[in-house]
Amino acid sequence: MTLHSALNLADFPLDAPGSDAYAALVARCRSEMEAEGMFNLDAFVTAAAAQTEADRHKPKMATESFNHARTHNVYFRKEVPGLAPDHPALRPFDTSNNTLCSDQLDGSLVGQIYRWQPLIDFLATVMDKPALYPMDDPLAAFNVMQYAEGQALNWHFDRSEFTVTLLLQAPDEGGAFEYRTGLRTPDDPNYEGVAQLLAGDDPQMKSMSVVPGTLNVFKGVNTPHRVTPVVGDRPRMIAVLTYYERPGAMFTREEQMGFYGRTTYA
Ligand SMILES: O=C(O)CCC(=O)C(=O)O
Ligand SMILES: [Fe+2]
Repeated sequence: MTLHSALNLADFPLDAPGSDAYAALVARCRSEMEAEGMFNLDAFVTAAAAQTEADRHKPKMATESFNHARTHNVYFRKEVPGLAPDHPALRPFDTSNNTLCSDQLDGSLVGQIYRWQPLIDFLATVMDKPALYPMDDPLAAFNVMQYAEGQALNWHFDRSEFTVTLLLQAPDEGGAFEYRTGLRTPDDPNYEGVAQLLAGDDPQMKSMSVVPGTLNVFKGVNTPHRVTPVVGDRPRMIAVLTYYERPGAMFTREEQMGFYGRTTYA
């Protein structure tokens, strides 16, 4: 399948910068980003192409993926300076999912989309950045993650300012994306607010489920989020695409080990 036949460019004309439709789409995405810290391009990848891509990754997912299973806090850090180890903002949670890394996804549709310059340019425009760049990290740049029955990604803040996901296969039940917009700022870590959310006591928490093929762009660095446990035999499969404002971005050795169980450092 070619890239163009997999994408709904009629509704989302990323290949036509300069058109009125492109300008309208940028305006819509900017205002949603402003209000919610995220926007969706619903079924940007056609349902058929999303399912084909999900199916294509199933054999490797079954045999070669890394089971990312650990107990962690919302910061994915052992300790946070200034916080007592038993502070409720450091409450531990369990995560388990299975991940295929960029170097296991050669020739995939996900990889083609990741490097598609019109998408990168569109994201930079919406986010008001001079430019965005793919990562150089052979593991972290783009991933396909699978959540089978009972698996979940627990509360966390992201490493990168924003994350792009592409749902390839939706579960029958569960696997909802829950988030609390703007819980902290660069100046205020709001540990009490974090503790309140983690205690299940934040009325501003929201839940979102999307149709397969949806491209979601999400500012996760100050918005904690999680994926609830999947229910049923049909795993949730999702691609995660990571870009930075500077070329050459890499996870550290420790981050690679923590998320992927191996490292590309010497
Ligand atoms: O699976 C998802 O929808 C979210 C993934 C995510 O939050 C992450 O990779 O940091
Ligand atoms: Fe995340």
